[in-house]
Amino acid sequence: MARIRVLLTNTALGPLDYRLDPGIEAPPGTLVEVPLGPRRMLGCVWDEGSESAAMAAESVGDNRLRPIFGTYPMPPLPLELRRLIEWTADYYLAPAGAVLRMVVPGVALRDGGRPIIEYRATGTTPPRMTPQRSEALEKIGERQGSLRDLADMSGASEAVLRGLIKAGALEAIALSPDVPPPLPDPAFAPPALSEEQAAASATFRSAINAGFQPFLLDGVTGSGKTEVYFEAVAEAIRQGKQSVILLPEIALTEPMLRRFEARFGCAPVAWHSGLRQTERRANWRAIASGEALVTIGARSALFLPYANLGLIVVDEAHEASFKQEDGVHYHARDVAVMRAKFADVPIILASATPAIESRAQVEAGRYREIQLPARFGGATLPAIRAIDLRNDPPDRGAWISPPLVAELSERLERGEQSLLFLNRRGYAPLTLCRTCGHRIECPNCTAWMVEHRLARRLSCHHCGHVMPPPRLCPECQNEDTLVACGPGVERVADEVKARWPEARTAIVTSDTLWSPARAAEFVEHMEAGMIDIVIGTQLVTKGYHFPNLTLVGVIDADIGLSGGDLRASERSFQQIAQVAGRAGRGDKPGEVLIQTRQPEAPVMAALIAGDSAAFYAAETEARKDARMPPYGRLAAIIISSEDAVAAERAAKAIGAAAPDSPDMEVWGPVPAPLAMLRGRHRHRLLVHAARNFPLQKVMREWLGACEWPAKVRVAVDVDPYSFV
Ligand SMILES: Nc1ncnc2c1ncn2[C@@H]1O[C@H](COP(=O)(O)OP(=O)(O)OP(=O)(O)O)[C@@H](O)[C@H]1O
Ligand SMILES: [Zn+2]
Repeated sequence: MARIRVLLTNTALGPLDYRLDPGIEAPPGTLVEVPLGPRRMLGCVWDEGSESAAMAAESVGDNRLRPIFGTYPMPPLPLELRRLIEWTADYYLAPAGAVLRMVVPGVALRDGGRPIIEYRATGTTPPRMTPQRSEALEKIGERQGSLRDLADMSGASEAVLRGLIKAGALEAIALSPDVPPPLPDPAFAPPALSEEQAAASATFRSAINAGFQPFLLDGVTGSGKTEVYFEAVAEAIRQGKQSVILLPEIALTEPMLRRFEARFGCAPVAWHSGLRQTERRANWRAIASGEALVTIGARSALFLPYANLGLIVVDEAHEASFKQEDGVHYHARDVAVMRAKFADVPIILASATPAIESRAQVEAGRYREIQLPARFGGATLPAIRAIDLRNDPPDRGAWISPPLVAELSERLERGEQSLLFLNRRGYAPLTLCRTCGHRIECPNCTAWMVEHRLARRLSCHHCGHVMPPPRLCPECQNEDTLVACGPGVERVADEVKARWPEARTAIVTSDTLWSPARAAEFVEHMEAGMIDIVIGTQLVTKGYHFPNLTLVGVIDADIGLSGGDLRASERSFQQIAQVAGRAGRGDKPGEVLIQTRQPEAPVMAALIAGDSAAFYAAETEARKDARMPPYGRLAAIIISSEDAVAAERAAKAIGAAAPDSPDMEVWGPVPAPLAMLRGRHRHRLLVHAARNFPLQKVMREWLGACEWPAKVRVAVDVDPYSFV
């Protein structure tokens, strides 16, 4: 009798052994369906003798083995991907089953023989229109999808949607099963490269099919990094190999898809959370079969089962949103490098403001740096100037200082576009009672409720809790005493409209650009010159190319510095440099005005002087001195429970059990700065160790020896980016 080890897509279980009956072939990597108690589960056959700590399993006697139900007719997950799953689980102290679930989402294996039913709006107004119905129809718009997709898109329940189907406002359509994706053509529209670009792309092209090699593509904003790495993609296509391009945000995929189409004649395969179930299934299969030659996607695209991977690109590689902050706390940039290593292929990390971690790898000789020091086509980098808010304060109740007002007026007169950057969604971050001083907080989180005036509600940016704006102060019951404090983008937009009623404005945040279609529409309007002033959050700081945009104003450059975590200065520098990089990308020169109360801070000084080298050198030195990442290691342990006492008790017990080592310090436990999140009380421990310390092994043993009640959750965050 044969015995196989199977990893299930179940986060609570380690691998289990099953019986393989004679006549069934199931080599490692085979996807199988197995019994688990009364249920049928998806799993993957694993290698015997795996050395991964996450794959350790208890053996059961032959007599207790249950047979598998059967195998899926799919190519087995390749060895390199199984190694990646093990590495990710081991490195991030995560259950291997949770990683497997990212590789094989349930929908991937759904039977495709039957036609798939999707729904779309008919344009008929239902006889009975409720607010839920009209909101659902508005959010669905022209899109179509399964009931589940439409529920996700619209936030409406499936019951509301069924009502709309009955009322004739939504109709069913049957879709034919999978069609293979079109083949991108490397010769479709190749650009004429500048000398520097040509040299860089030649280096990348010769790296295809020449083994593992990590590159840092360090090019100023507008230097043509995309064009250059597209040439590497073109070479991979010529050789019949697959490429994957990772982007930090879904909003960026839409412009990228269009750019790709202009260069290669057809759209690539997309992978992100906005896909419909049918698309998800079809794209996964095309990737697994090798038919999808180019995939563009969010961080999760990293874990897909590429049959014949030839190249990985991580664009805007410095972005913190590559770090996943729940479930498996992985950093897609770092896992991407490991994937390239296991697959033995090149990887390009592209950024105008590379992370200190990536620069350190260049310094250590592990990554090869390719520079593009100038903008393409004679465009110059914008001039950056600080406005000292202590000398040039905005009017009372306003946020735009007189010098910035003057520049904006000038741009409007000249018919050029401007961008105001403020990294705060909504109207105001705080609502306060003038009489009693009460601040409106989220009932589930240690956070203020943020006013969203356009949507007429207060909302918690941590848990999504919403409430109508109260008329009475919830504390002192006085009427009309609540006031909005501080600016959000909506408030700045109001100020713009009040000052320049004729200006055409657009607010760009995740609230307004919540779908790829909305993002595409925004780009179209900008390109057609239908917008004069954009007011946006970090969503507009990167990736976009608007030649007629010549002025960028940073409303509050000091916001990011106040957090004070390890990367606060670096992040501020990157964000402001990126948003500054949107100015003057065409023929006309760009100008950037930074409103700040501390123009002498090193970050501001470096930005104004255009001296990123000095800034990075000083930051790097400070990290080295403090033995902070990448010159030391950090891991956080977050203990949470709805039961405050249980959370604190478990945190103390874990802290008390910390092993003693001269190479490791344990800070805490302390109540987390975000002491309550989604109704759970939170405590944190931070572990600091030397670079070569076997952190995972020590932590695995430490936590493995601790016990806590089921109502307590313990999350480990290796290489944390968030400290709240
Ligand atoms: N060789 C070229 N031929 C034609 N157009 C080019 C060329 N190189 C760059 N461009 C154009 O210049 C603009 C900027 O290029 P691209 O977006 O690739 O820069 P980037 O380095 O990725 O910028 P950022 O980091 O700011 O996003 C784009 O519109 C691009 O199409
Ligand atoms: Zn909340």
